[in-house]
Amino acid sequence: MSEFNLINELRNRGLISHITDEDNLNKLINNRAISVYCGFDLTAESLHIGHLLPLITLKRFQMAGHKPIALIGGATSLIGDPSFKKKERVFNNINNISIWTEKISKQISYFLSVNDDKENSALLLNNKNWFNNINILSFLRDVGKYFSINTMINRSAVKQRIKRPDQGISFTEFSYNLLQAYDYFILHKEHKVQLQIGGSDQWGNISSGMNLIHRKCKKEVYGLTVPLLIQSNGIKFGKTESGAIWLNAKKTSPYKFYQFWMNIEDTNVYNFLRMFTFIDLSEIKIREQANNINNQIINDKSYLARNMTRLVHGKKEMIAVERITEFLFLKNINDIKESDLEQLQQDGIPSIRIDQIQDLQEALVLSGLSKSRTQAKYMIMSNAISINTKKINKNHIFNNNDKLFKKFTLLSRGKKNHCLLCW
Ligand SMILES: Nc1ncnc2c1ncn2[C@@H]1O[C@H](COP(=O)(O)OP(=O)(O)OP(=O)(O)O)[C@@H](O)[C@H]1O
Ligand SMILES: N[C@@H](Cc1ccc(O)cc1)C(=O)O
Repeated sequence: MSEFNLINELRNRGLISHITDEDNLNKLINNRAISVYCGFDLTAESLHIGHLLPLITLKRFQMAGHKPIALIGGATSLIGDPSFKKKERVFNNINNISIWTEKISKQISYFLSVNDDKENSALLLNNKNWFNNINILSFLRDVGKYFSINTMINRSAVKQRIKRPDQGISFTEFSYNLLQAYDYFILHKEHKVQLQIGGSDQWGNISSGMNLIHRKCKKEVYGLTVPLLIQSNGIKFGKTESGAIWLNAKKTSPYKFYQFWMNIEDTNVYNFLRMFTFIDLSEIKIREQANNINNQIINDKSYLARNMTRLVHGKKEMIAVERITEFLFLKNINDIKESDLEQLQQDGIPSIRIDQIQDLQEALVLSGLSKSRTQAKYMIMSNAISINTKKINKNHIFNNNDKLFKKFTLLSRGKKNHCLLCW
């Protein structure tokens, strides 16, 4: 292995929240390639950007020569991890879980190099393979005996639930910790896994697995967590008022995904460049120093947004986002494609369905760009309104020429307020 020190790199990128026995872990991973795992439960049909940090960290291990194992929680998803959750979860539907398995596996494979004939090619496993046939009596005797209830009820991940009788915690969720610990034990035994990573909310589950391996196998293994990113409003990073930012383009369009990064707080830009991208730390430092002098934050934010969009959706979608951005800045209509407008209709800008509409004033009112026909009239007269990027200075009766791809019209007030009319 090269001189490159992965633990230092992760630390400098702000990617370490907890780490066990750093000196020995450092020695181990600098001496030889190890297997490292991270688990993902199936709570929806797509991963969201909260999952990106552990996933990208797994990728960093692979890039440094180690073997990543992504564990799909086909079994654990049936139970639900209570870690830091305020309430008991509603059970996931069993049929959904098997459909989601395929979708999530595909997404993970997109990030990690799987089946590329290299020794450190990523492995995708599913914990239902060992939990489906497990016998409850054997589990309680062989695994349960190593867990102390006295310790478990004091774990910070479930303490708030135990202290709140109005919420409480079922035995089902309380047992989750044993299941994840058993996963680590199986992966250690069968795939020589020596490190588990996850978000910092996973620390309790990871520690339990390390203890189980220590007691059953008399071996030392390691754990590392990445910080759980929380926005200033207290909501987990990646979740918005209206929901999560998904990695699946059908659930969050690439344009909306790009906008999410463009709208992060300025104070996060360089931290996120370090944490989420593979851009060299020295380049990020130069950008940060230059920003302190020239206030180039908007350029660097767009650099982050472009990098993330390319990483998650690929180059073709990144180019589409650039076309859409130009279009919305009322600059270039010629290159716009039908699929670009479909992205805007999906979630990019406000849109309304229209059967028949008389004139521009009516459209402005219906779209909410204007409060009344009178206000609409003044807006048009003052040159504030455009149809498909072209300024309009008198009232207008819509016709087929206004319909891009026979079905879309972009109505704009200034350069920032848009509505897509969908005919
Ligand atoms: N904002 C975040 N920052 C860092 N890691 C995150 C973030 N959100 C989720 N993760 C990590 O992704 C993994 C899956 O998390 P989890 O299933 O709790 O996310 P979630 O889908 O947001 O959960 P929930 O639906 O319960 O809010 C965990 O390892 C978790 O630590
Ligand atoms: N508990 C993890 C998922 C997970 C499942 C099984 C494991 O072995 C590891 C991690 C989460 O909620 O995100």
